[in-house]
Amino acid sequence: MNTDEVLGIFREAGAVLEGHFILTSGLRSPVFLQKARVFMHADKTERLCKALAEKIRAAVPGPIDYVVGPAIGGLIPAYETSRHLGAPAIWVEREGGEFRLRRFEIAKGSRVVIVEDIVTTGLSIRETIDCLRALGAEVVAAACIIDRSAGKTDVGVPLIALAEYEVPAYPADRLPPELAAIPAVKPGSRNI
Ligand SMILES: O=P(O)(O)OC[C@H]1O[C@H](OP(=O)(O)OP(=O)(O)O)[C@H](O)[C@@H]1O
Ligand SMILES: O=C(O)c1cc(=O)[nH]c(=O)[nH]1
Ligand SMILES: [Mg+2]
Repeated sequence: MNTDEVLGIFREAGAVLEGHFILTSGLRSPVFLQKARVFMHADKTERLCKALAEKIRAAVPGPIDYVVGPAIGGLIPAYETSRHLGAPAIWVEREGGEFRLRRFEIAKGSRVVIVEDIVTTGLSIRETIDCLRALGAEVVAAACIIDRSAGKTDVGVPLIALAEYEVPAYPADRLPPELAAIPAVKPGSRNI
């Protein structure tokens, strides 16, 4: 599946929003990919995640013990991708602001692949890697449906993206005037 097909699915679902958005990194952007409007459709989610699972299988030699989704956005794509990889899906969720594996135990040396929805700066994936490595897991790769950095983000492990779609994002004190004129909204779950 190529980037145009992935974006076609997002557009069909009404998931490509325009306005003034505060991203999880604090950056501001005129475009927000509201993945929840895609993941509400099982057929669309299945098509995307089956293709992502095939890309992961081709890139990751050896066994995968767990697929890990960073909540909330990573929950559904990690679960659906895990179904096609034949590995169990678990998740990290925020406790006091930090990602924790609150509901599961994994053996030291477990080989895990992180599956995210969207990557912008890679911050959320790096936080997930820190949490998993502290538990003794081996993070063999990270994957996402759309990489908004278009390959520029370095998360410290191979990043497998189903699509790369570069979208502008600005520090809050360097907004273009047309963006500054629109009231900002923060759709994500960090800090709420
Ligand atoms: O690469 P980054 O700069 O970290 O941005 C991408 C992250 O932002 C979103 O999560 P968010 O914290 O907004 O909450 P959500 O998972 O509930 O949507 C998205 O789900 C990714 O996890
Ligand atoms: O960077 C983010 O926080 C972000 C961007 C985006 O397009 N979609 C999303 O869910 N999060
Ligand atoms: Mg998220």
